[in-house]
Amino acid sequence: QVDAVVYLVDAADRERFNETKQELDSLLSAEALFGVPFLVLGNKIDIASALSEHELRYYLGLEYYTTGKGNVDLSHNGMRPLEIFMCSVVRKMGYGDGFRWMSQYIK
Ligand SMILES: Nc1nc2c(ncn2[C@@H]2O[C@H](COP(=O)(O)OP(=O)(O)OP(=O)(O)O)[C@@H](O)[C@H]2O)c(=O)[nH]1
Repeated sequence: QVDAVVYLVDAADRERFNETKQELDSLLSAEALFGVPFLVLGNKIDIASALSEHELRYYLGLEYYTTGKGNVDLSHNGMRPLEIFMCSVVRKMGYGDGFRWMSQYIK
């Protein structure tokens, strides 16, 4: 049983966005993960050329699939919790908000 998926993307590696989009799409459509919350972390924002959150959302094709960062009750509309948070693992920033967001959807 999978409680949640954390998908870490290198937001500074522009050459591999197609690959990461394909991998993400295949996970999102996997039957075994139906309804499972997805936290997408856009890492390496300390690098100046890294994509912004807006750009990453666009490149990953998630514009209509992210569900909101606040305390959003999704229990009645059947949507899979999915959000993007930007972070820098080396600078120890950003991912905490993502994990806190995700924790509200883990039963
Ligand atoms: N600048 C920066 N570097 C990071 C960050 N997080 C991890 N790294 C560095 O990234 C390196 C890991 O390389 P990656 O290429 O991202 O790792 P990977 O996904 O295992 O390898 P690939 O599949 O080849 O991309 C290590 O040297 C880490 O120190 C970050 O937030 N900022």
